[in-house]
Amino acid sequence: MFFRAGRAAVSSFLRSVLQSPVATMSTGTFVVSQPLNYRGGTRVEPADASGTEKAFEPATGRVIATFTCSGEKEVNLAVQNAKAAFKIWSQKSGMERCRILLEAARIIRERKDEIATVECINNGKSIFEARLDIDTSWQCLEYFAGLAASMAGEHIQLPGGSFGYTRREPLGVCVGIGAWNYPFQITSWKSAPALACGNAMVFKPSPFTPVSALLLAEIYTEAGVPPGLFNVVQGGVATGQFLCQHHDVAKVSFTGSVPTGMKIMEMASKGVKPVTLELGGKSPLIIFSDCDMNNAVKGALMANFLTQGQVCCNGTRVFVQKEILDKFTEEVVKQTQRIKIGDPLLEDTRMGPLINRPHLERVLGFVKVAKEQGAKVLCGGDTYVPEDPKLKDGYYMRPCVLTNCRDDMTCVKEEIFGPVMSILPFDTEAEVLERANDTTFGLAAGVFTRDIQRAHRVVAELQAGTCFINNYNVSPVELPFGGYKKSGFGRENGRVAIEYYSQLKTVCVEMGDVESAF
Ligand SMILES: NC(=O)c1ccc[n+]([C@@H]2O[C@H](COP(=O)([O-])OP(=O)(O)OC[C@H]3O[C@@H](n4cnc5c(N)ncnc54)[C@H](O)[C@@H]3O)[C@@H](O)[C@H]2O)c1
Ligand SMILES: CCCCC=O
Repeated sequence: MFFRAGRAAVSSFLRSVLQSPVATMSTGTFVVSQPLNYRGGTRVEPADASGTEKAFEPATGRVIATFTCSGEKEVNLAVQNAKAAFKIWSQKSGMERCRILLEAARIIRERKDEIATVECINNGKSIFEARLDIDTSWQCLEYFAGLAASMAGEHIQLPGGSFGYTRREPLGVCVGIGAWNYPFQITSWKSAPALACGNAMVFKPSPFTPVSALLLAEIYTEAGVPPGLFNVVQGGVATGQFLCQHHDVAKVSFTGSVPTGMKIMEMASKGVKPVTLELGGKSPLIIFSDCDMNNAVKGALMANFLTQGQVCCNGTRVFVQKEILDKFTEEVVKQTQRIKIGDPLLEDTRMGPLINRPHLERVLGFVKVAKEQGAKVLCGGDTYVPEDPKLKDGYYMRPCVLTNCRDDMTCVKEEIFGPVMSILPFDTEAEVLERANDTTFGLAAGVFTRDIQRAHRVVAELQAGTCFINNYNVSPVELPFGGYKKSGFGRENGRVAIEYYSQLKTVCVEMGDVESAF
């Protein structure tokens, strides 16, 4: 397999999801004709419908797939398939599950370029970034494969020779509902711990990015999971509701916006189902004057412009200590203007198109309101039309840096989910901490300083589930990821994720006679 500027070799594996067996893939050519639901270990057309959707290639504005959204009957079939597979999978030892997950991780690694190419075409993120997403995906499978093998309960000695023990047991059929910004990664981050713990899963991707979850489903089957263990249903709100309300579903793991997360929790509460909510954010990044300036500038770009700024944990409120405000701002603007925008499949592109036209308009609308409220646009914030004619209908904008910002402005308070950085000056540590925490979100936060005591003191005070010191938006799978406050609860990745996909059974064993109170 090879990968060169804008073209990827296509294996027989990937040909199966393409309309015709083409030799190479490039922007403007990809079309999916195969069914996008996956049930019982194979791709299927849904048994019933709750409407149809179109998926686009953001780089060109072309339709790449038209698909049927699953109705109640199809959702039920997927859950029943998962239930049947659960019976087999949950009886396997941790080592047996480990081996299969490791094999799936190996296949992802082997097919990294193909999967990254599909992700890049359907989502619009640069191929450079898409490959990193695929790396974190197979790493996640490897990590949880290891934990599957070592999962165990406890033995507790009790008086008189009696004892107790705990068993860590799976929950049953788990539902995963994903957002569109990290389609393959989100599918992996949810399914890997779920399967490692012995659960089955029905996954619903965002209707904007339906394609890559299918690739993971096929990989799991190839690696040897029982048919029906991992299923994909496509659709939007209605399909998601059927899943959350299904009485045979034991848990819902959701990634998406705060308003949808609230609805998911409400639906799950009716069945007293546990939920993991990975929601939005408006995270602070605090740059102290004693920082390493080069790293702080790089960190601010990492915190704002990955995946066209469509990242939940982005540090979009960039607080800069006044002494270095001018120098920092000048350098950030210079480097932002250098970001190469264009065809996401080209090797040197670092910013592709936004996910779709309405979202692009929404992000541009935030910039307009920011200007009306007194912010100054130092660069970008407008649409961008690449020279290549095939990209003229894509959803591109230039990354934007705003200054003259105040904490009460819309651009500083609301999640924009686009490439828009707001710079906010500050004087003291106490002041910046109060301002940084003055938000209903609590997903992430970052601090740049050379003073290590201050760094730890500041992160201890920050009301955020994931904090970065002297870096931003790195997410090793060994570390738990998740939010405080309205950014959600539960954690993905890290050992702790096991607790969100399993339940603890206590067994109390009497070795003597029953001492009855009656
Ligand atoms: N914390 C995280 O890990 C994380 C990661 C990625 C994205 N996000 C957040 O996701 C948001 C962007 O993603 P989005 O626009 O896809 O979010 P969204 O809330 O609109 O949709 C997310 C998913 O929920 C489904 N859905 C929508 N309404 C539903 C309902 N009533 N019942 C069941 N399912 C429903 C959608 O079809 C989609 O699959 C941003 O707020 C971003 O911060 C969070
Ligand atoms: C660090 C990746 C989490 C994805 C959020 O949008």
